[in-house]
Amino acid sequence: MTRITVAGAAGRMGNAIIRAIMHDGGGALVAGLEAPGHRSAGKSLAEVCGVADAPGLVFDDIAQAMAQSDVLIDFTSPTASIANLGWCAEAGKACVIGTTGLDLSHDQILRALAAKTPVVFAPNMSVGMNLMFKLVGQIAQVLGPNYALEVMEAHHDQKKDAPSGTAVRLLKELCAARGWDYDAVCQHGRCGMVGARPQDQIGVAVIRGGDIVGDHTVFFIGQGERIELTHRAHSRDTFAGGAVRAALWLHGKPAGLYDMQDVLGLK
Ligand SMILES: NC(=O)C1=CN([C@@H]2O[C@H](COP(=O)(O)OP(=O)(O)OC[C@H]3O[C@@H](n4cnc5c(N)ncnc54)[C@H](OP(=O)(O)O)[C@@H]3O)[C@@H](O)[C@H]2O)C=CC1
Ligand SMILES: O=C(O)C1=N[C@H](C(=O)O)C[C@H](O)C1
Repeated sequence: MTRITVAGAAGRMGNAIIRAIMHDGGGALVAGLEAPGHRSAGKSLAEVCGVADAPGLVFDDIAQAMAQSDVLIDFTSPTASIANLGWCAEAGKACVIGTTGLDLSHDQILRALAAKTPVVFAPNMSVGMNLMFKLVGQIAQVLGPNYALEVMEAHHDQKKDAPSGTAVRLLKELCAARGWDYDAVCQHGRCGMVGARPQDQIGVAVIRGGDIVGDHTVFFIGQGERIELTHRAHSRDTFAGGAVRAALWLHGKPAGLYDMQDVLGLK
């Protein structure tokens, strides 16, 4: 049985992942991890997550949190995820990372560390969105260059990064399909006398508010018609189930960087 520690255990995704491990079965919950000195350190996971039957404690030290674990599931912050992965790489422990908002330097470090230990890194762990990652490039190719591409995402008011990691990935899939450079074509918002829309542009709109779990729409806009492909997450349980599935899949795999397309067999 794959033994799992959850980093960011007291957070929104940490809670959902702990519920998924406890109620969906398949893995064994060992411990939670929070930052050094965190208010939850030393408390039971049951208390911190409100899951009555959850075993284990929340630690603020990764060595203690991982002592009995095979895999770390980490939905925290970019700096925390990279630091936690650094520890896992040295200790030879597998790591599933769902954190978004990583910059280029985080990305480079992550790739170097994944050469030492198995890592699943994905901005969205839901089955539906991973299918959408595959479809958007195909649709863009079939429709051709006369269809404008635009991306819109909406999330809750506590989200720190924008655009979402999922939107960034959708944009990269669209750019790959068109042979475009991401930084050159992505237009983040429009304001003022922006002029006519160039053909080689992808507009990106970001909405924040309330308790929206995560909505993403890709628009394919032609003359006389348009396609809007939308994914709406109804609950964080869809991401949490994917993260646990990834942890079970990853345990025992060779060192390397994998994503949910590997886990779901969509490659
Ligand atoms: N890939 C996917 O499918 C999904 C990805 N995400 C991403 O996951 C990340 C977390 O989202 P969410 O759960 O909503 O955020 P939260 O802020 O609710 O949770 C993050 C948790 O990580 C904790 N944390 C911070 N630093 C450390 C550290 N060094 N070690 C351990 N824990 C730490 C935070 O503690 P505190 O706040 O008390 O400092 C908090 O409890 C975001 O990047 C989000 O975009 C979200 C949903 C799905
Ligand atoms: O922060 C969130 O909540 C989410 N983050 C991920 C992202 O940035 O794409 C995935 C999901 O949309 C929820």
